[in-house]
Amino acid sequence: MVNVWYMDNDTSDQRLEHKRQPPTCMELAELYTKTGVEYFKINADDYENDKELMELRSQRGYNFEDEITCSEKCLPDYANKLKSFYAEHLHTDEEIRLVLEGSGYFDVRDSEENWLRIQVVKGDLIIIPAGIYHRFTLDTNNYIKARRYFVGEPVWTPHNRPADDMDCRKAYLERLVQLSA
Ligand SMILES: CSCCC(=O)/C(O)=C/O
Ligand SMILES: [Fe+2]
Repeated sequence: MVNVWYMDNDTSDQRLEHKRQPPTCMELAELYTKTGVEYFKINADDYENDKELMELRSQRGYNFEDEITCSEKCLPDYANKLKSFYAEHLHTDEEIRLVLEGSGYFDVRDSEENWLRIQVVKGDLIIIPAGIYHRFTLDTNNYIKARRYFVGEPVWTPHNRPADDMDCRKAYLERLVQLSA
């Protein structure tokens, strides 16, 4: 099961857990109503035949997919890429990632500007909504391999905060009001 917790304010190494003391964890149902982030468990060893993934792909129209490996060896321009992943940003489209190997953290803002840290490991499929401020970091294992899904021609562009005037941001905030009602 995926683990989610509120982060502390410590600015040391981003790859550490950064749990508050005492830890404040969150259930997936609450993560959804508070942020719109969705989570699915997939059989990463046979993802092409995973029923849940097949359904997601057809229901949501994911017609593009590729793979990204984040490690010093495999990711071109590694240091700069990791820096840009960890800068607070949003996208005009959902960010859909299925972890095949390794692990990492997706951090998302809740409506009160707190950081929620979502630990992802093999078999975790996470959908980060368009318009939510978020960031990604490797953990101390320094390795993750993930599949990326997209509807249509992929747009990976991160829009760094502040991006409050963007339509996708406004739409996200409106959706959040409905989700938490
Ligand atoms: C594990 S995928 C790497 C992170 C990424 O693709 C992204 O867009 C972060 O916001
Ligand atoms: Fe992103």
